[in-house]
Amino acid sequence: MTKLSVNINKLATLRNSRGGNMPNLIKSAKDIESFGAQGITVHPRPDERHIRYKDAYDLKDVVTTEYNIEGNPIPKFVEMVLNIKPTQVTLVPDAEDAITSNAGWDTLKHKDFLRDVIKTFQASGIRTSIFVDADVEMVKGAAQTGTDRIELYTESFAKGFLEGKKTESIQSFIDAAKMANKMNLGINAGHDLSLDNIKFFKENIPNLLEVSIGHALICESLYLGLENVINMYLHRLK
Ligand SMILES: CC(=O)[C@@H](O)[C@H](O)COP(=O)(O)O
Ligand SMILES: NCC(=O)COP(=O)(O)O
Repeated sequence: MTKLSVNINKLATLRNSRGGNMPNLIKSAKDIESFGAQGITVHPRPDERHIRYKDAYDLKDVVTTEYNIEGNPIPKFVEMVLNIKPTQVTLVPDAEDAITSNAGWDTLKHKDFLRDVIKTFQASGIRTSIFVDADVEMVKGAAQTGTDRIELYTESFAKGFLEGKKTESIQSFIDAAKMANKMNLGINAGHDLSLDNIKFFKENIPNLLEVSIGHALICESLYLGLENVINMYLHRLK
């Protein structure tokens, strides 16, 4: 079974657009879990344009499933994650001004840095995952950092799928996943996954442990409702 972790960044974007507390993130996270999602993901960015650091702290005592915090391990982020002690931290090499995540780690170039930061999180009992492109060499590099898992950056797959090139666009993900399995790395995936492409992705990736989905899931919920959409994902992830 593949777990569904719902990324609630977009709900925070909506809330922040008016400055009040609607939608209420705490209630939303509880509802999302009660609808069957197996995790909550947040990705606080340095400018706090959606999830704020305070949100990440407030959610600590609310999330009863798996709590996944994503971000670039700058000192402020590392300190926050160590204080919160979520189930998992996902390290993403995003620039301060990035609109959204747009690349995986170069795990060879940043091996020593990643190894150190991963050791720090693991020493606090936090599972680690690092965001990587679907590239066998990057997966091999990830294994050398000591991380528990990788998160495959799925934007290129989602784009190919949309353009009708699903077989071509999944191949590098299958190769990367096989290498991860060989190296005993757990496999997560995320970015631009949707109700349309998730079944094909899941069926082709051996031992896919978790997907984190935000943007499409919230957009789909505008038409179909959050509870329905979560259940539609769970059905496709069986
Ligand atoms: C790590 C990743 O893949 C991203 O999709 C991210 O978590 C979403 O971040 P934004 O909501 O800021 O686009
Ligand atoms: N790690 C990916 C994530 O949390 C959600 O990405 P997206 O579905 O908002 O593209």
